[in-house]
Amino acid sequence: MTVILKAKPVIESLTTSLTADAAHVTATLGRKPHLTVVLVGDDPASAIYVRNKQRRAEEVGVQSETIRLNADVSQAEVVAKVQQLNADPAVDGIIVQLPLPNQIDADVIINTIADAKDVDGFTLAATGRLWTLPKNSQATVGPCTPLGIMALLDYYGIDVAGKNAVIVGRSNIVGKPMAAMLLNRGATVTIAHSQTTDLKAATQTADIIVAATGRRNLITADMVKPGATIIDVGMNRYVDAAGKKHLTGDVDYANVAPIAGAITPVPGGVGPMTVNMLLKQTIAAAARTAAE
Ligand SMILES: Nc1nc(=O)c2c([nH]1)NC[C@@H]1CN(c3ccc(C(=O)N[C@@H](CCC(=O)O)C(=O)O)cc3)C=[N+]21
Repeated sequence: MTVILKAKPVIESLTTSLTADAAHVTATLGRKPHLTVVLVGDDPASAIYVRNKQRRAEEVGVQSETIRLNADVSQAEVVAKVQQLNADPAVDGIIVQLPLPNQIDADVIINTIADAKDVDGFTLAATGRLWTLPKNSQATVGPCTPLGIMALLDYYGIDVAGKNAVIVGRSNIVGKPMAAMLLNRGATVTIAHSQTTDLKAATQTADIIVAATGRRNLITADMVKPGATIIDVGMNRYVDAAGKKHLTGDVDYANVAPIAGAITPVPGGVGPMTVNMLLKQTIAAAARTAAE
């Protein structure tokens, strides 16, 4: 029987600790942990993320605020906004939603975020810290999506040590940090991408596939070794022939699920885990301020 790696029970088990940690910080600081999200223009995946963050933040006792900027805002204006948030003692965590419009250099914006407030784990400092963790470290630092995937694997008792992990996608948000985390925990890691000449040959050897490309149905049943663990990070929206809207991942779920050992659903798999890791890191940032 295929194990469906649903986020729901993991999140339920996290609620107690997130709520208690947030309450503890609130008592010490005299205010709730505070997350500020900067959203420039309108990207559909970002809109889903913003909505779900807001809802979950309220549930666990985090104050979440979204600053919306026009799609034609200048880079200097976004830098100035981030600097203002860096200097604001009432803000514990800052995230600038990606992607950003073309006139803005995302690297410049991300690296303007103060290290202590970088709850996305995207800055150069956070990246260096992730890639230099001691071998087999259980430390949880880094970007929220791969952190959430590790938490999901741990909850369902899927050990990665010695496994062949094939990640499809080489983004700074998912593919690359996912490789660092799996490698750190003892997996043998391959990062495949759009220029990989034989993707199927790579995925067929995988005990664990992490698909993070944004291409619907990229991973088909013939690419999957029976019993493999399938992690679907895709967040693709499409409208079917009958005009019905769907949210779907990068995996041909209907045909892959029957042969997989375990598989994440979309929605209800990786996405909600990302949201919870973001709140966890926000509470941790506030707790560091409280301890000062
Ligand atoms: N700086 C930055 N950091 C990010 O981590 C980041 C970003 N920018 N930009 C956008 C992408 C996308 N992303 C999502 C996270 C969770 C869901 C999520 O909660 N998904 C639900 C959707 C359910 C629904 O509401 O339909 C699920 O999969 O079940 C979606 C999308 C984070 N991203």
